[in-house]
Amino acid sequence: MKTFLKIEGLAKAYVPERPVFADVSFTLDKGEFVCIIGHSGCGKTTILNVLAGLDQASAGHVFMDGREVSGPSLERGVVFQGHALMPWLSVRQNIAFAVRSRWPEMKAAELRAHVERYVEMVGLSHAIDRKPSELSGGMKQRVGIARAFSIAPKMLLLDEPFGALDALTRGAIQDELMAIVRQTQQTVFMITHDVDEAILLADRILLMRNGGEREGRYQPGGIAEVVVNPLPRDRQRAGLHHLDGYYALRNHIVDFLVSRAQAH
Ligand SMILES: Nc1ncnc2c1ncn2[C@@H]1O[C@H](COP(=O)(O)OP(=O)(O)OP(=O)(O)O)[C@@H](O)[C@H]1O
Repeated sequence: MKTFLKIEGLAKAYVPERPVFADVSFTLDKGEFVCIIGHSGCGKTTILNVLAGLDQASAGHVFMDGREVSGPSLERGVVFQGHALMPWLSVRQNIAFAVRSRWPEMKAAELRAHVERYVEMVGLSHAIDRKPSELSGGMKQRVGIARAFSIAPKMLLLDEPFGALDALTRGAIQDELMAIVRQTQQTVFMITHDVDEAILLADRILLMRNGGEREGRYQPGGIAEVVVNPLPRDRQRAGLHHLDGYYALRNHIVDFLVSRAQAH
């Protein structure tokens, strides 16, 4: 495995003496799926935005493929909870827009085939000419995922992409995402609040604690622990709870969230 993303000593402070988090360092190997889990406000979205080049850290560095990240780039695909589709464009046009930004020289026939391939990948061929307002929340989220993959990013950054979906839709899209990621060997960094989602998808899970008063003084938030997922990589959602090690892993993460993640 080769280190692909390197985060060194990242900190973010809105108030200088009380940084939201500090000393955040971790790496992602190529093709690895890493989830970050922690309570609201610990700084997960801020970290993701810094990795995306959409926000600046107060200290520290991010290197992707050996180069420092200093701004947004089509080398990183980002999927937010609020899918951010252009409402006046159809599914096809939304994705074509992104593909054209990435490869302005692409010929019309190739562009068409490329877009259709990614729409098919997320099972939306039947809805390709519909506008976002004619799609369900789950379908819109699928378009967001297809769009992110369609530009062949070196890395995918997902900020709770399934947070707003009902359990059934969420499960179906998790399965789809997992299949696509395995097939494309995509490197992924994902924020989730859902312990089972992290256990299903992630190779490693970063447990993040909130900043707060500990032992009489303010301590910034940060990565408290990195948990390696011991379950077999070909795990399926339906059989997850039958696997050896599942409950131990789940209990460990839940215990962290209940008793260690926040200052008391
Ligand atoms: N512009 C800002 N000015 C001041 N504080 C901010 C600003 N943006 C974010 N914060 C604070 O930084 C902290 C981290 O926010 P962030 O959105 O990264 O947390 P999060 O872990 O992603 O939370 P959630 O799970 O609720 O999305 C929060 O306490 C938030 O109030």
